[in-house]
Amino acid sequence: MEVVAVVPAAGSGERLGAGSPKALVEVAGVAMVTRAVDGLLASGVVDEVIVVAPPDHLEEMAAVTTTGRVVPGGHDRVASVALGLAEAPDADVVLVHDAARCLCPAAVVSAVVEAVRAGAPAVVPAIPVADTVRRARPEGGVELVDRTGLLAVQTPQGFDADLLRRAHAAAGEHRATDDAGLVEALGGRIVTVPGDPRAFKITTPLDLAMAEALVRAL
Ligand SMILES: Nc1ccn([C@@H]2O[C@H](COP(=O)(O)OP(=O)(O)OP(=O)(O)O)[C@@H](O)[C@H]2O)c(=O)n1
Ligand SMILES: C[C@](O)(CO)[C@H](O)COP(=O)(O)O
Repeated sequence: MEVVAVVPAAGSGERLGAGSPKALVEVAGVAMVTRAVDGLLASGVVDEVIVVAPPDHLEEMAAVTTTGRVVPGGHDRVASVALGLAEAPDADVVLVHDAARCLCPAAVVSAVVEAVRAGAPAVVPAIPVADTVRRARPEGGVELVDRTGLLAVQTPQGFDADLLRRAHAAAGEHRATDDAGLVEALGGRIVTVPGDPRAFKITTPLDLAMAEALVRAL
């Protein structure tokens, strides 16, 4: 079974505001994309990594991605994943892993692949929501949401490759925030495995500071 990881890394990182593509921003001296690729390969269950990069930063991305193949990305995450997926026609299992979740422990990667190998066609790591949750009402005010069973979904997400190809082919203009959402739109069932707080997505400058502190503390 060939396991290929697609790493969407083509975002600009507007909310981080670093002035360069987020995946190239360093966490304690190492680019996020390098950390993400190394983490995937450290699991020992990934055969190849395809990094989807901003089209105007391919060379810089290749310079810090020596163990993965770099291909140009698209205008949003769904488009970027689809372009990476097209580069893996022989894959049996595909992982999709945000470059921005670059501190994800290898054990989470292995758990996702193990669940797909065991027969689950779509697997996401997830952690229980720790905050009290309220929804803003369109008419104003907020209402309490029962958080029982609510999970925050992370990456890598793992898929039977043919199912993921069908989900992307059927997506059209539908924009799910993750790949499991596209599979679900086809009627597919999503299985969860335990995620890890260290797999948090670096989105804002505070997240970056927390990632730096985490690397230094480990
Ligand atoms: N056109 C895009 C947009 C996003 N991504 C990737 O999708 C992942 C999750 O997106 P997010 O963390 O929201 O990154 P950005 O879109 O770069 O962030 P922002 O919305 O702040 O610009 C990131 O690894 C990002 O590089 C991508 O490959 N192609
Ligand atoms: C894929 C993802 O990381 C799962 O939590 C998330 O949905 C990405 O969201 P964003 O809209 O790209 O920030």
